[in-house]
Amino acid sequence: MNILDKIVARKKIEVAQQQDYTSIEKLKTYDFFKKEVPSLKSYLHDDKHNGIISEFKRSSPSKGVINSLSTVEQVIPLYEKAGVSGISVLTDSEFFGGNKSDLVVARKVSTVPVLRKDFMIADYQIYEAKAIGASAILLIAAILSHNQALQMSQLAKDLGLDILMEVHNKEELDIVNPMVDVVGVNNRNLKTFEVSLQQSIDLAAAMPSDVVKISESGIYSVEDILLLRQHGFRGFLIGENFMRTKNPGQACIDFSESIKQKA
Ligand SMILES: O=P(O)(O)OC[C@@H](O)[C@@H](O)c1c[nH]c2ccccc12
Repeated sequence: MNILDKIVARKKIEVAQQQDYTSIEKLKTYDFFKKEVPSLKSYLHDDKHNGIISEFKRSSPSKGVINSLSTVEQVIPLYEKAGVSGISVLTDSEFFGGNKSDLVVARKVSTVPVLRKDFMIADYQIYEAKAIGASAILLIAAILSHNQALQMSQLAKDLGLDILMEVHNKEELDIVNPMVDVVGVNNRNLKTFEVSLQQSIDLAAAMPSDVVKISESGIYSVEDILLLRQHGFRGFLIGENFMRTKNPGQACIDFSESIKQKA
């Protein structure tokens, strides 16, 4: 079993337990469920924002602990100050040390769109994303069937959530449907953990022209951003580069400043 299989197996158990605990009907009564949230797609389209989607990530299966000290309250307002187009919050506890309250707090301390970063395998998690204040959900092509992706996309749209679909190779692009707002190439292979920006570059031309293209993972330098921009990428999902530092928010501000200077 590779790590992705392990995560999905665990996720199925978690979702079943959670659903027994809090029903979809109950989620629909949460305040956020009826609230309008800013759109990730619009922020990515608007040049006022710098294209970065900065991530709050404490740990990962490939890197172990990345940052166990920083808090969402400290980091997220500075991510916003940096001018980012979105904030990504890991809500998986078991493998990434995140949780749903991190997302609720992120939503409360900023005005920027928040992406729920998790392994979505069931409709329940989409209702949950809406109920905790997310603007967008991640759908990972590698773990969904064609039909599942279609059905989950429809539900996300019905609830007013934007969809980021993550792919890693050409074949997975077949799962992208017209409801998908943003397509992301993950430069990290979630089965082997190998990381290469070449992955984005190789897929750029094959991606649908009417979606926002973003590149995810392994982005560390302004040169990386400039190279990816040349290949049509408007968004850049960055986690470790910021989270590995003592002050991730400040690291994001400094990085954003140097993009402005070199672009
Ligand atoms: O920390 P990095 O290398 O900058 O990567 C961020 C983000 O792309 C990565 O966390 C990620 C991309 N897709 C995912 C899917 C699930 C969990 C995590 C991820």
